[in-house]
Amino acid sequence: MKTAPIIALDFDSAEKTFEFLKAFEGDVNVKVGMQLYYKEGPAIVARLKELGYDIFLDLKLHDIPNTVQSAMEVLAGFGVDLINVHAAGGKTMMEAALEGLDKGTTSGLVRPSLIGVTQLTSTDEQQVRSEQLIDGSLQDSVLHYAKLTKDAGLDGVVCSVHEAAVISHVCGNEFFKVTPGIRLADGGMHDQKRIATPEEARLAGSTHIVVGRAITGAADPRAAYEHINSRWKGTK
Ligand SMILES: O=C(O)c1cc(=O)[nH]c(=O)n1[C@@H]1O[C@H](COP(=O)(O)O)[C@@H](O)[C@H]1O
Repeated sequence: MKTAPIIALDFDSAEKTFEFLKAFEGDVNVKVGMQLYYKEGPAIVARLKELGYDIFLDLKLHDIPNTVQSAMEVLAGFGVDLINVHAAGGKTMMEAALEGLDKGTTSGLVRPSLIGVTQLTSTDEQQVRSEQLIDGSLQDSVLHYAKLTKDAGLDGVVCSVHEAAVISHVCGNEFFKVTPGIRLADGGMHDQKRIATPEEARLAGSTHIVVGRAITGAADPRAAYEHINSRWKGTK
């Protein structure tokens, strides 16, 4: 997947998605999440692929190993670039996911990179303790999931910018640190808890940033994208 910002296409229809994408050539990365996928199905992925976008299929699989493996075998046939599971599903589930992807990557296809979601960026320290009953810190939990994900053979994790540096230190610079929760200094947090700016993401060693509402909700989405991209790349 290119290192350009990944735009979260959190729209409720293909029509709105392609209206939005009129301002963007195939040189941007896009993310298809649950809302758009559940509405439009595999056809939306096929259309985006035809238009040349690099695609992150964000379905966050989390089920018993056999179910995840079978699902991944199907999803591998879509030809996307990046796909994810919840690391909380466990090492065996993540290994099964990888096996499914390998099996489904038939000739002519490239296996998508597979990443594990550690702790959602909408989760904070207090929730980790009171709802998940984890004794350690949120950062310890994220790092634990990152190590488990690496041990399972995956290509990286989804984490917040705040954990990117320590994950690089332990799991290596090449290990993907895909970081959502990106906001401009004057942007609203919405439902996110662990947010950071594109500059902070670059300095912390994120390998990719995922940006939704800061672009899709802007009056001029193309201008917002360029602004975020220049800060992410450090050219401005
Ligand atoms: O896996 C993800 O993409 C993801 C993981 C996570 O921990 N936090 C998170 O926000 N996301 C996704 O990243 C996007 C962030 O959207 P915005 O908050 O609008 O920028 C959404 O589509 C989320 O589903």
